[in-house]
Amino acid sequence: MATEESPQVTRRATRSYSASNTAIESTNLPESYKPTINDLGFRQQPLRLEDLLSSFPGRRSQILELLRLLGPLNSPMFPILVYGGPSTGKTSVTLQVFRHLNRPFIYSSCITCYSPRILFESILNQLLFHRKDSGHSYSSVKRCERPSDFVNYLREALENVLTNLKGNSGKVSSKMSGRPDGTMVYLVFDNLERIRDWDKSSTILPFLFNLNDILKMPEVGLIFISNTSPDTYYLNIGYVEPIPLYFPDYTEDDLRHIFMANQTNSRLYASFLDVVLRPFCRVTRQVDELAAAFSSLFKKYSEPLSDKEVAPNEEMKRRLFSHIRPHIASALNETFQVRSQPLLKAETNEETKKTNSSRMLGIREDFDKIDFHMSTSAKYLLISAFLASRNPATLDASLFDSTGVSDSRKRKRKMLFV
Ligand SMILES: Nc1ncnc2c1ncn2[C@@H]1O[C@H](COP(=O)(O)OP(=O)(O)OP(=O)(O)O)[C@@H](O)[C@H]1O
Repeated sequence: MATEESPQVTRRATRSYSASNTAIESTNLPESYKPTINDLGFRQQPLRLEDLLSSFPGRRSQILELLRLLGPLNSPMFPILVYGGPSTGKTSVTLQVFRHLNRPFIYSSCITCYSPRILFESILNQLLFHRKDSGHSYSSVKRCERPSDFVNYLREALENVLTNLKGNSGKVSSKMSGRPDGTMVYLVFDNLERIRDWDKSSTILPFLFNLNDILKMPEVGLIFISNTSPDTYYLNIGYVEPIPLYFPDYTEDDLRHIFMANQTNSRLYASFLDVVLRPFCRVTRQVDELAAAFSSLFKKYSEPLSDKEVAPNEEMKRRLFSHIRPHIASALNETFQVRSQPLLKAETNEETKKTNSSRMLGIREDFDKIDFHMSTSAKYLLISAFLASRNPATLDASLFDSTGVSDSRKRKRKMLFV
């Protein structure tokens, strides 16, 4: 991308929070930093609703629905399951919604928290304002492995936080003081699907889905984020299902808006997208993969231009297209990855029908059927090998032998390989 700043909320920005599981554990803070209740907020200027909506093209209805499900300030909520394919903006949207609302939340990713103990301790550290630092020999505030211990510690920690929040409410405007608003606290669990990889006892998922019932604390909101559909979780019913919120794959038009955001030379970038977006969309619709591919391709595309601010005319567009053409195929090949995780099953019937009919129209259908990765060149090689194996040796000889005929010796040898 031209500015390399679009999509606006970069993966680094969304994950700076998650990389260390929590702002409190962030390595950017000085050793002496003592976390407070303010660290349960987003720690950045709250976003206005218009800015939030314009930061995420193609996600308007999901943002509004998430806001509706979270409800007005201080209102209890049902647990929510935000789900959809990879890179559909689930994490960024959820975190930025909290930034907009300026409400207290903690965030734990089940990628970086890859065992029950690490997950539980990460949550407790955040709620108890504890930093893992050299002063504490990088230990957690509590050692906690069993769900039953976790529930006891969690309840205690939440009660402390809630008392703290209630003490704050009604004081000077929270916007001025940097304090989060309200007397609810939200727990966000990201990459829920990863729990199956590390929880061999299969107890943690049911436990988390039950947490709302176990805690019975209306001031606590639970948000689960997953890139697999609800169907993949609810086999052992025994808990109230969270309210699902689906993030569908982006359309080509959404992706155009996402990539056009913040471009310094929008006319030039639009002409670049005209050339690359369609073929790439057939291979992937993941924003991060496309961003990586487009970043270097756009540099190539604009290479021949001495003035990068120029608005290209038709002649220039043609010249730039022929310059970039050889690079597109190899970039496509590099980008090509088939989604290996199970296809999202919980699309509504209507959605399924819609997707199916749109897939009938595109090459994407072919990619969706393959469940392992194979580069395009390897596919051509396989097809060639298959065709070659169907040809009789005599036909090969008549096509490829310079004399146009094959002697019987050659034929005999070739027959051995057929
Ligand atoms: N609508 C959008 N507008 C701008 N940027 C977006 C949009 N959707 C996704 N992105 C960007 O794509 C990247 C991946 O987004 P994010 O991590 O939120 O997706 P995700 O659905 O949580 O992915 P995963 O399931 O892999 O965790 C981030 O850099 C994010 O800012």
